[in-house]
Amino acid sequence: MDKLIIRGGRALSGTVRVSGAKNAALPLMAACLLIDEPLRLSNLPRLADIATMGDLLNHHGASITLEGAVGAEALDGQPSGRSLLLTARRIADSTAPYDIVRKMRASILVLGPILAREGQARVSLPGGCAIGTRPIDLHLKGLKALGADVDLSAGYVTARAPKGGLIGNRVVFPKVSVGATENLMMAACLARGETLLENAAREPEVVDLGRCLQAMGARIEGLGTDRIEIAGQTTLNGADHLCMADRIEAGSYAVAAAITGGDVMLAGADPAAMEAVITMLREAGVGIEVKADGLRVFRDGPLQPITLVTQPYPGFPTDMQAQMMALMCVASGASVITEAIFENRFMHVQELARMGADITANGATATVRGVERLTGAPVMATDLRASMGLALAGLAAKGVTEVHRLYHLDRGYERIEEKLLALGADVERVAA
Ligand SMILES: CC(=O)N[C@H]1[C@@H](OP(=O)(O)OP(=O)(O)OC[C@H]2O[C@@H](n3ccc(=O)[nH]c3=O)[C@H](O)[C@@H]2O)O[C@H](CO)[C@@H](O)[C@@H]1O
Ligand SMILES: C=C(OP(=O)(O)O)C(=O)O
Repeated sequence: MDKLIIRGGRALSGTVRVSGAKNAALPLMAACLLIDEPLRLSNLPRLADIATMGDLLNHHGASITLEGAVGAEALDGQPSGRSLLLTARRIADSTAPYDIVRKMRASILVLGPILAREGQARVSLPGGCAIGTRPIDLHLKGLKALGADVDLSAGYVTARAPKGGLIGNRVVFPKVSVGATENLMMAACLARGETLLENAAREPEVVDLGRCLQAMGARIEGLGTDRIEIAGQTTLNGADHLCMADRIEAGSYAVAAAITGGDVMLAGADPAAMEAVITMLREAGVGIEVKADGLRVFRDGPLQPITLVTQPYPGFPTDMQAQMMALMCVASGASVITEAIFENRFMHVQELARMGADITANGATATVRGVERLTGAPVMATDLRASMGLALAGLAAKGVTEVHRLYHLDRGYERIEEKLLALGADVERVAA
């Protein structure tokens, strides 16, 4: 198990290229199961989760060919990610087994496509995880509305479409869910008739998936709104699609610049997808300039405290909450941060406290009183963004911080130590 050793205190500067978005790439990859023709996806990040999704798709019978492996050398305005050709000529096995699903909750995204194409699918229940219980009831209710018969037993969900396939319908989500919207959108593309998704997720990753489905011939309207209409078709075709830039990775490096009092260019960042984060950083006194190829983020004054509540898009993303909390640990005043999406997403609080942060968490709300300086410590977190929050705190802290369980960061941050090193951070990955 690798760990990241950070000697804090260096102001970061230079350019970092933003990778393709993990949370867009995973559903995009699952979409290959809808078609028997090749789907070419470019700008995919090199991450553990992408490999896990690749394993799952292989298991279902898809072949995956690596077409280009452009690495750190391509920091010249071109997408730095990889291009994969995914081809699911047939679904060899319609069961997503526990051994793969337990590694990654996003595995549930194969349910909609396989059910729609094969008429039946069996997926291991993903279970809870560090940040909350994360049920899949909304996915299942939606699929039932399209006529599926759903059975839960022995840790698996088995879904069967009616004879002749899924049937389009109106689905009203009682709560906004990114994954349920994506699963339903994919399933509805191959359903008979029209589907209307109401209170749908508006996240840019949902829009990216929708655009890819459109390139595959799907008829979808209302992307980016909470009302998505899909006219089902019997088949879709192969397509080429460029995965969007990772707004959460970009936001995390923006915090790295801010917390170290640095000046960093986030090449390839999409400001349109990051409005809530940009607004909050500006409120905190961080300088942000929108440039032709991304964002310049810098700080030369004190950090101001903020009041933040996580919300579905276009609100402030829960996936940036831990990083923002790390930043507020060194602001001049008290910030109030409320986590309104996941019930257990404050695991970083205790670890930040070990670095000298002054935080009181009460239910879903944490009060963060800024301190002059954090101090390095060995820390570990139980999820991806909490780990990033600790790494960011370590960049600003006095002394040495060791972030253990680096595999969490490797799920969502491509070549993290290389990128930080290039910005002048003193970081090192060591095998623990
Ligand atoms: C791979 C991926 O894209 N992951 C993102 C996705 O996760 P994911 O798609 O799992 O998150 P959801 O948007 O579904 O979850 C939002 C809320 O709805 C609840 N819920 C969800 C489904 C369901 O069937 N029933 C239910 O109650 C969840 O417990 C949570 O409280 O969106 C989250 C919210 O932006 C992000 O934090 C994750 O990084
Ligand atoms: C929670 C996250 O991912 P996942 O939904 O894959 O667990 C995340 O990206 O922060």
